[in-house]
Amino acid sequence: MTSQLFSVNLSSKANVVSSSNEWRLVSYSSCKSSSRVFRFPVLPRATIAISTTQGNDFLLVKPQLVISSEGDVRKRIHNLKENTRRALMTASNPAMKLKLVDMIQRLGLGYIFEEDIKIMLETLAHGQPDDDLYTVALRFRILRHNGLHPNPDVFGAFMDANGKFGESLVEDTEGLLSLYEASYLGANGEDILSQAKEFTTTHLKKSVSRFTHKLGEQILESFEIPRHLRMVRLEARRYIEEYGKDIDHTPVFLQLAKLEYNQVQSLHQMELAELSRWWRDLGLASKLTFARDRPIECFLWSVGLLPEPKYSTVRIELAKTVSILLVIDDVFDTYGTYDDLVLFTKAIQRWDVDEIEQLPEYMKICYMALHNTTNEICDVVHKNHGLSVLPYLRKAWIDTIQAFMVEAEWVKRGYEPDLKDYIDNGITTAGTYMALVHLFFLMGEGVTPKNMSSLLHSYPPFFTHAGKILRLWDDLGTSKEEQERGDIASSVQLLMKEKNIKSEEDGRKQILELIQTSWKELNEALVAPNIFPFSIVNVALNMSRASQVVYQHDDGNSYFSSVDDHARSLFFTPIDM
Ligand SMILES: CC(C)=CCC/C(C)=C/COP(=O)(O)OP(=O)(O)O
Repeated sequence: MTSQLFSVNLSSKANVVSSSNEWRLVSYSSCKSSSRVFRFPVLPRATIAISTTQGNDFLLVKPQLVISSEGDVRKRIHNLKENTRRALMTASNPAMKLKLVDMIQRLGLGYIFEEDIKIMLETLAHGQPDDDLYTVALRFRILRHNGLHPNPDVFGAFMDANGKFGESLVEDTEGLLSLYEASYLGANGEDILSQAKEFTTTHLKKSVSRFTHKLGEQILESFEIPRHLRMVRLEARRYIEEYGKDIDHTPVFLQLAKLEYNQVQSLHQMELAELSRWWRDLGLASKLTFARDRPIECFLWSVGLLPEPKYSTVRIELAKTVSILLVIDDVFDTYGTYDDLVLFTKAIQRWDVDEIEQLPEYMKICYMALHNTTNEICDVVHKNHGLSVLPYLRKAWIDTIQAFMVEAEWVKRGYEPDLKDYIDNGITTAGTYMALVHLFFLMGEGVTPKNMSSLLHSYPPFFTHAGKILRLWDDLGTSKEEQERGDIASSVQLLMKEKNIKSEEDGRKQILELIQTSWKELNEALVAPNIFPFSIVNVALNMSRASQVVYQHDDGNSYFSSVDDHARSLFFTPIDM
């Protein structure tokens, strides 16, 4: 049992039912979808009905969660951390150390031991001549995942005289699985890793009947979605459950992972309350009834991109920008007339509040929300990092809105762009550059005059590759409804037309292949020299991971649940201790 405290300030409009030790809070908003019930297995028990996709009024109840400040819990966490650190430092051999790092990061605890892991990995960068395939591949994956630069030539030792992975490896299932996972960190041009992916996929599939129960499940999990592509908090939640069922688990790690998970969840709840307060005060949702009202979905993006507790302010500010982006997207996609959109784009380009008089009232509201929020974010960046960033944030927004206008022009002229032009523009309209530029400054890590000024001329390629994955997942997730609404053809339709593909299923398969290729391009940022720090590269990787989570839904599969289900599990359901 955690010692979290939970209390709810009920707004007058909320509908509350209480029974025995349970609170039931039913959203009263215009929500049309069936209400969802959230359970809090902490004292007092509570259930909250929410929908993230239709109205978020329930957030106005301002949950007031208190991160445990009780001395004994704090002390317990401190002791568990010290014991875990000791285990990490005293592990008997390099292979054991690598396994521990992997497990700790998978349990969502990596940020606690960030410095220890960094120092340790530097000492583990070189393997031993007799290392087996499992260890070599694990080392490669862990090093690259943590921003170090292992050379894929290490896999040459497992190839035969013809430069192919040897048949002698096919019996080593654990080694194959480790190599399969490592292959997903391959960059463009690293053919050895492409070969590794093909070889391990073929052999792991073929020998599926020989697997033990545990290994079989691990392989299926990896096939479902490899580790490199998993969103951190979602994976922590899932793996904590799996690890707890393993009879060989170490209770200290498990207890720490559960306590930390719940503590961080409480922090996220407070951030969500802060975000909802801002959103209500901004009044966009109440004044512009056509616009999407989805702070929780926006916050899911924030947690996907920045899972570490230290980025609390950054998460809130990012969610604000995405909330405004969704409204502007709705203005362009569904509500604004062409002439209004031209005026709006011009007003944004001039970035001058004196210019908004000629705008219709709903656009003035939008414009002022964007203006004020951008100024507020500039103040936050200046206060926290001493940087003046208005020109950079303004440029990112102007680029975004100009890209929306390009789409509006295409629709007006009945013009169908080719796939490349569509994707290039769609990367910008998905908010890629806007979000990553804001994050780079809000995080304030590794900012130099050189990388800063480069953003005024062009965006780094890893922004673009991550944005391509975002755009393609977005189209896979929403293209049907957008087609029904009469939006421009999305990447699925354009690709089908260009390649003369008749079935939508085949078209979607090819989009998935494009996503795989983009991952290889994105992985180049883990390998090539970069004027940007690893922290922002990691955020771009996280953006691509989160895109799949937000847009891929598959009934009956918990990893690919709906946004509502993810929000329920990540933000409102603590893990039972
Ligand atoms: C962290 C970031 C950058 C999040 C961006 C979220 C996003 C893609 C919004 C546009 O959604 P949409 O599906 O309505 O877009 P469109 O109409 O452009 O397809």
